[in-house]
Amino acid sequence: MRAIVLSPRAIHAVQHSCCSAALPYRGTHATETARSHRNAFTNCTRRSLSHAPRRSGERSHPIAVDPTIYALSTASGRAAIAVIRVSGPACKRVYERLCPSKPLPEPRSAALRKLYAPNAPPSTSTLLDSGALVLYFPAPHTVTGDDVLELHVHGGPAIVRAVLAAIPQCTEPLTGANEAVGSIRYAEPGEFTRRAFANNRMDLPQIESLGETLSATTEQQRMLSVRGTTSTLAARYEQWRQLLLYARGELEALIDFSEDQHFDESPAMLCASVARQIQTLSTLMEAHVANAVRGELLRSGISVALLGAPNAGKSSLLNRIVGREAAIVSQEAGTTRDIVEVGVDLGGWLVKIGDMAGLRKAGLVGADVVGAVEQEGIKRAKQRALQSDVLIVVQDATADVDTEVAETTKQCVELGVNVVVVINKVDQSDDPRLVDGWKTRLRASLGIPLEKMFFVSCRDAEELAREHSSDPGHIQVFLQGLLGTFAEMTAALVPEADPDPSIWQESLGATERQRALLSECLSHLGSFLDAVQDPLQDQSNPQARDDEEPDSTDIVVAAESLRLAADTLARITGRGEDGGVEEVLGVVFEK
Ligand SMILES: Nc1nc2c(ncn2[C@@H]2O[C@H](COP(=O)(O)OP(=O)(O)OP(=O)(O)O)[C@@H](O)[C@H]2O)c(=O)[nH]1
Repeated sequence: MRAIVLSPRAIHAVQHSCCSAALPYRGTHATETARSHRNAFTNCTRRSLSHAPRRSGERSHPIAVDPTIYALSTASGRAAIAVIRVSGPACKRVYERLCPSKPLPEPRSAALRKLYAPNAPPSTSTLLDSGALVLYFPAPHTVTGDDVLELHVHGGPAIVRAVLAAIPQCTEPLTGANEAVGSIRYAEPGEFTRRAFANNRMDLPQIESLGETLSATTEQQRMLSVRGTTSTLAARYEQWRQLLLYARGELEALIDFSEDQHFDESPAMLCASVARQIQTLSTLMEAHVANAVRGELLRSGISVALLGAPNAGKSSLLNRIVGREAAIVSQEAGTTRDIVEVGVDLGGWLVKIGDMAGLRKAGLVGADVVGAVEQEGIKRAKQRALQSDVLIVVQDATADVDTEVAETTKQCVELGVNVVVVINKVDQSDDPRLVDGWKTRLRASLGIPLEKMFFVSCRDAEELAREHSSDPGHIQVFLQGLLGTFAEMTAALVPEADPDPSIWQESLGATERQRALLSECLSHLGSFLDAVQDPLQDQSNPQARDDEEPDSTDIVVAAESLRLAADTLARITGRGEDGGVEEVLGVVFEK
């Protein structure tokens, strides 16, 4: 990652640009024109601020008005233990009312307590739970940033219900304390996390990863989400945003002070140097976006399509891959008509495999007629193949390559689909030249590399043993090859400009929302580069560089593009001055 170098001039300009209305209009007509361009442009594009900026450590609500919230944090239903979490200023009071005879446990130390109904003297008849583990976490270093009380009660539904019903009755103090602790109510979905965000305990990218942690079902999704919750993604976005602010500061300085002060560089040289920084940043951001797309494959699953002629063994291969009879296998050609979709966890990757109709030409095929239903199935099969992430072409080792199959495979290769070829039914041939023959043919006709060709038999080992044949199928070799393809597709790309693989692993965790905003940011950077293109070209021509000044309107447009780009990054973290915080929170928390 390039270090951000901030020139004193840029700091000065950024500071002043934040309160540019207060700047006296000094200087010549040219700079005044540039300033007025900037103000007019900025005013018409800047969105109105409906929310005061939230700064680090600043709370969204004063403590006194925050209600205390509570919720069952473990799943409902019968269990050995249930955890009830309380967060807010009334935590101590809740403890005092439920455990009236014992002191509050030491912060972060578990203590065994009996819990009693709050509005009756402690007795066996008012006992809610005979042995709960109680933990108290004082603010601010807690999961929400507020005081937190955790009650690990016995997990019987009646006990959980009774304790949950008792908590909101704990508002009155047991002793003569008169400090206001506000109301106590059941938490809304995601409210603990919202408070963590409001209290700067979590950033938005971490919250998004938390959502993914809770919904992860495969090993790869788990690794992705865990990386996200501990990652420095938000820090990286903020670093990029600062770089944009400083770059903008350089241009603002040009607008505000160029004719009043002496600069070491000419305006053209300055624009060119800022443009180079932005170009480097764009390259890094593009790699980040590409990795986000790869990460999406881990999250939503890799779409795999099985393509081949009728009877090639597609359904048989699907059943061998998923380890059960997911699709009907029959000697009758054209058994599979519609797409059979099967979701499966393959070696940690979520995979959606589509078994499809065998491709063959419409009309009479030998004794068979390709009817309307089969034709529709073939059409869908082709579409599904073209939309897939991985295409597995299944070819009967004893048959010729079907022209329809070859044609669709070529189209997929052109579209960048990852193609793997499986030569099936190798048990049916004892020709020693079979493998080499197919390798030569496939490389010549479809350009498939050797490592993407596999020779298998879908007949299971038991079946072959009954017929006194050995298992020549190497299904496991094929499966390992398939997993290798998945690994290649989902590995993080590391741009040359920043060859630190550990950082780029994390960019796989960028969510779809972050990816969309980064793409928007990149388009603003593109506008910036367009606007300063002329000064940039002047840089290669020293004569022009010295003589020609960049157009003031272009500089204003360029500076405004940088502002929009920086604001877009702020929307990713939800911490920006004009970040549309509530809008962003709505998108994130609706999940
Ligand atoms: N000997 C042998 N027979 C196989 C092998 N794989 C599949 N078969 C047989 O080939 C026939 C067709 O298999 P399927 O899996 O239904 O083929 P398909 O490509 O799905 O066929 P359609 O649904 O018609 O497109 C069945 O009789 C299978 O038992 C294999 O590796 N060796």
